[in-house]
Amino acid sequence: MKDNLIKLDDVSKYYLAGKQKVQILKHVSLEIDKEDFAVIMGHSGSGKSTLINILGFLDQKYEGTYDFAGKSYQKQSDNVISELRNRNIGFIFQNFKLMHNLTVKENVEIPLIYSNRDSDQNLEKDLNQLLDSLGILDKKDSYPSELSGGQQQRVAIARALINHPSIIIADEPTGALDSQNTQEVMELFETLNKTNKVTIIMVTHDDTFANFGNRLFKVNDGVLHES
Ligand SMILES: Nc1ncnc2c1ncn2[C@@H]1O[C@H](COP(=O)(O)OP(=O)(O)OP(=O)(O)O)[C@@H](O)[C@H]1O
Repeated sequence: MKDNLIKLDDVSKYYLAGKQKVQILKHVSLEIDKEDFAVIMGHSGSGKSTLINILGFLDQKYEGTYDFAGKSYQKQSDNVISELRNRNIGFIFQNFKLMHNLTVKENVEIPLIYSNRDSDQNLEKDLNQLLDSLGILDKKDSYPSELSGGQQQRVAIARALINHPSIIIADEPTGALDSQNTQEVMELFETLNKTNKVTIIMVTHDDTFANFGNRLFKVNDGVLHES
């Protein structure tokens, strides 16, 4: 039986351009099940980031309903939403979004603020294992500016995985990478999805990955279609 994780029903999103209300997402309905690997494609400005910001609880201002694991969080406080987001969702962005004044280790530890693992004896071991599996253990005390793009993205991936999220939301994760690193990141996503049963939602412009997942969505001028 399919296990539903995400259910958007008739979601619309507006932005104000001056005094004018512009509709960015138009009546989007979408269901994503646990263990799905969903690829979202669409032209620049079509509304992909707007959509994943809603899916990732980064944006709560929309019309329509969003149920996560069978529950609506639309009326919950910011604290509850932050905790839900930090426990369940790992974000990966095209430009990595690392903190440049923090070391690799410190960057990866950022999401732990919400996880009450400060006194966890296994934390250091977990962190080392994660960095080792991503091939960046020797960079633990380096700063992002001392790393290549591929290594920086691996730090961002480690940061996304440290809390063992049920979902990875990745916005153009390979957009700034060369072909070798792109290949490696995609293989890692495949393993996370197939072996670790992590749900993946990935926005990409790269046609090569259109059929990489089991679900393919296209956003066209704010309208979502499944292909
Ligand atoms: N904060 C904002 N205020 C007003 N308009 C916005 C805001 N954020 C996005 N938009 C507009 O919403 C539309 C969709 O933007 P969005 O970033 O979701 O597109 P996208 O499909 O992710 O594009 P890209 O592939 O270039 O990242 C664009 O026309 C954009 O200008």
